[in-house]
Amino acid sequence: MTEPIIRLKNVVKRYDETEVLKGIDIDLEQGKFYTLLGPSGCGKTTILRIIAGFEDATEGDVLFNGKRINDLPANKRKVNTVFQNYALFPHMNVHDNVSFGLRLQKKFSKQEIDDRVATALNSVRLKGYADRQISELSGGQQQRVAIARAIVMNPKMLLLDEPLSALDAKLRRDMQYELRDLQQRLGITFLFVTHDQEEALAMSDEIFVMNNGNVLQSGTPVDIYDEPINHFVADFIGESNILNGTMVQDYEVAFVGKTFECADAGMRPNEPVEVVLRPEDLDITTVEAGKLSVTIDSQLFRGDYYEIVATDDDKNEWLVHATNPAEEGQKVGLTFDPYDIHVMRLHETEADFDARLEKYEDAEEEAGQ
Ligand SMILES: Nc1ncnc2c1ncn2[C@@H]1O[C@H](COP(=O)(O)OP(=O)(O)OP(=O)(O)O)[C@@H](O)[C@H]1O
Repeated sequence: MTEPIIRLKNVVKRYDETEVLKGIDIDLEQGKFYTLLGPSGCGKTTILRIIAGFEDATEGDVLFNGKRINDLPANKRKVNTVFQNYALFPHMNVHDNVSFGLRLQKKFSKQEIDDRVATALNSVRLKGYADRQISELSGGQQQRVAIARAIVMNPKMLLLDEPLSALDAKLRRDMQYELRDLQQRLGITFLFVTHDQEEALAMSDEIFVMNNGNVLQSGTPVDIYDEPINHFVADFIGESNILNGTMVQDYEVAFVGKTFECADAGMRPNEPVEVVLRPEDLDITTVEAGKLSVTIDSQLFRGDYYEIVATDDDKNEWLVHATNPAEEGQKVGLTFDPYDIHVMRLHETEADFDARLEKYEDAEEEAGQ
């Protein structure tokens, strides 16, 4: 692994008695798109502020290219922030907003400043907008000015605090593409904060899922979606059916009173577990052909699928995404592939989970040889 550009080592943040970050360890590599994802108040913004230098860590180290920067003032750090409310100067035009940081440094000629502003505005598709007043711009355009103002400083890293939250759904989606594209063109590291799980899945190379001052799980969007480490992550990312169960033995899990083949291993025999089945991994069939039977309660047409709510004989509720409509009150069967069952231990740390997964993958490989 290459040396991370930013490393947080056991970072704790306390305000008086309240611990809002409880020992954060994260590594951010050069040129990747990272996202901090979690509910309101979990500590995402505090992490950004500590990296930017607006806030001190109470304990722990902040390293930039291997060097401790805890005591380096914000304006000496090679990171720039794009704030949620953009924080533009309303009385200045676009050029003066974007060039503000450069002018403050007093080391660039007017020509250099103009050239860099032009390049930054080009990057965010605002060529020709330099003389416009901020009040004459749409929300999406103001957002781009805020980004241009950050990238004009040639940062090694851009911190983005919920930058799309003020935009309407369509514009937000467009800006997701644009930001991702911009990150790839510039090749600098982005650390993006959001509480929107769809946004995090769509944009990131790697996601840190946070709750309550802790990072619960980190990984690619696919890893986190397919292999959530615990109930919180499974519930927060995407939609899921989560059931209590028992791991009978390797590759065999019991839930809703039946035993099913699965692809999980490495737990104690008869260990209590939770089982995750995603709504899109369930298929509706006849009662006879189903692995379990349910009664259809309700359904909603969602454009490209039907969202169906059903109840089994034990009164567990099931969410199913189906291509065809069902009939309310009808009894049907549900089927699923053994590989689509995801089993979670009740109190497994991310490190233990990774170790177990590795062992299990090695065993699979050996078995395959
Ligand atoms: N200056 C402060 N003094 C005391 N508590 C603070 C201070 N700043 C933040 N907090 C608390 O720290 C916790 C984490 O806040 P933070 O802003 O990092 O959360 P967040 O995950 O970014 O939330 P949101 O998505 O709502 O912005 C919150 O409970 C907040 O009330």
